[in-house]
Amino acid sequence: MPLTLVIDDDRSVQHLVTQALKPLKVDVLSAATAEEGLDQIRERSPDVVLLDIMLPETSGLELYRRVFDLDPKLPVIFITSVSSGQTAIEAIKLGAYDYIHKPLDVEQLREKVNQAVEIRRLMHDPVVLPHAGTEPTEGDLLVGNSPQMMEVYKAIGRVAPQDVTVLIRGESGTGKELVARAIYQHSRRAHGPFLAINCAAIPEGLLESELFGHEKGAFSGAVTTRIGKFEQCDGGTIFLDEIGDMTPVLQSKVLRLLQEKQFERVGGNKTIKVDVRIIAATHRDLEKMPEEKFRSDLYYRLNGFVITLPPVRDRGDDLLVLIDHFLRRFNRELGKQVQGLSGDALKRMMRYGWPGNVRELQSVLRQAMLQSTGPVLITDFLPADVRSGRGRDAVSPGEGSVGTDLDHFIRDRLAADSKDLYAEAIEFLEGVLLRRVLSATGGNQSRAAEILGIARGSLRNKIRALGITIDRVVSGDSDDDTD
Ligand SMILES: Nc1ncnc2c1ncn2[C@@H]1O[C@H](COP(=O)(O)OP(=O)(O)OP(=O)(O)O)[C@@H](O)[C@H]1O
Repeated sequence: MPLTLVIDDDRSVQHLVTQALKPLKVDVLSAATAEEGLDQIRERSPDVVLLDIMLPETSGLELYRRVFDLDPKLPVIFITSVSSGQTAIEAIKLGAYDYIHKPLDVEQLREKVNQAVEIRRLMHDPVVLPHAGTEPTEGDLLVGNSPQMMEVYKAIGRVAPQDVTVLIRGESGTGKELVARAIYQHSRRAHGPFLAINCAAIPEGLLESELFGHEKGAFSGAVTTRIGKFEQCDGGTIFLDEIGDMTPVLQSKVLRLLQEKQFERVGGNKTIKVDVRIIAATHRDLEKMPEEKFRSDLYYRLNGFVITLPPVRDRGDDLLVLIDHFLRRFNRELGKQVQGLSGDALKRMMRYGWPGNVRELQSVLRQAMLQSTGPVLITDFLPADVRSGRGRDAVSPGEGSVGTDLDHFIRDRLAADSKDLYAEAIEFLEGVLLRRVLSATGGNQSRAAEILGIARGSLRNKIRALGITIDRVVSGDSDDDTD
């Protein structure tokens, strides 16, 4: 479980953070002084640090420099007061991950810690390219031996050390983020920061300021200056996921950054120079998008080095290799001893179209293994559309009964002697809820987030974590209804 360290001399803040982070799957450690905090970092290697900017006897910035020396890839979120805003800006310029004002807003705290945990994972967990017979003990292995995947590995090896922009293309769940991390980790910038921005998950009006920052007073609500991700990531690598969802105005700003390595903050006239490598990704056919949706000059600029990830249905026997890999991984993670799939289950999986690609495969196998009690996964444990081989059809709202399904699920997990049933059942229910709501909104994530009463970013994270494929919860193949 990820570990968060809070360094604050105020016990009530320590307590508040511990309570606030309880619902997240995050452990919390506390330290009241700088020295105690540094000891905890050395001994416990936390994944995220929350650091009071006004510690007695040490300045927060000074302590940040010492934390950075110990672990330059440790995301630090400063806890600040409005009066220490300028120091927070300095901290971000030095590379701190983010800051949060006192009094702490619990929802905001959870969101920032969640994002920091994710960024820690992206920077820290190695992505291993396949070498015959080796299975990494930590991190993620890129699996597959098909000729298409061999080309992908070769392309990663070729482009990683060159400091050029890369465009990664492929359907949802094909491994674009994994490839972006592999490029970063094998590049000369591997010791610098890596930040990932999902352009589709951030409301249009906020994305510009998220990426480029803004000056105080630039628009109503801009009460302080904000440092954007490009400035924060100076010397590092930025992953712009779903770049096809960016507005043309923003596209022109990114194009200028690529050409001239400079930009202005929103509402500012000072030109800021940065040295950032951009890795972009999209599931869209950028070349088929009209000019008013995607600028052709940016497309040609991005098109210099392209890596295309094939859909799982075109990878031939890689499906078997992926199944074998995930069976072994989930056996380890879930304490199971599943040896394989029944002939019929395998046949249906081979026939299925896997519109959600590797992420969907992973999710289907995990759910099936959670339900299984014996050494062989049988067809009954597969979801209805894999069993029927439908692939892209809608989940009919009338299909099955949540109550009965949950009941079966609980019964199976009790029989399997689960030690984590609370979390497993919540995950199961979340999956049902999200699928139903997304189906009702025709795949519109903004609308779904509104109905659910959660932030769009959280919804997006949950969709990813649960392996939900929008194409599958709405009828038809259209891209446009996915927001
Ligand atoms: N070749 C592979 N070998 C092993 N695991 C893989 C492979 N490709 C993808 N995965 C796993 O599948 C999941 C989805 O991958 P990833 O998030 O990189 O896809 P993506 O193309 O970025 O998806 P999206 O477009 O929806 O953001 C991740 O858990 C990733 O680790």
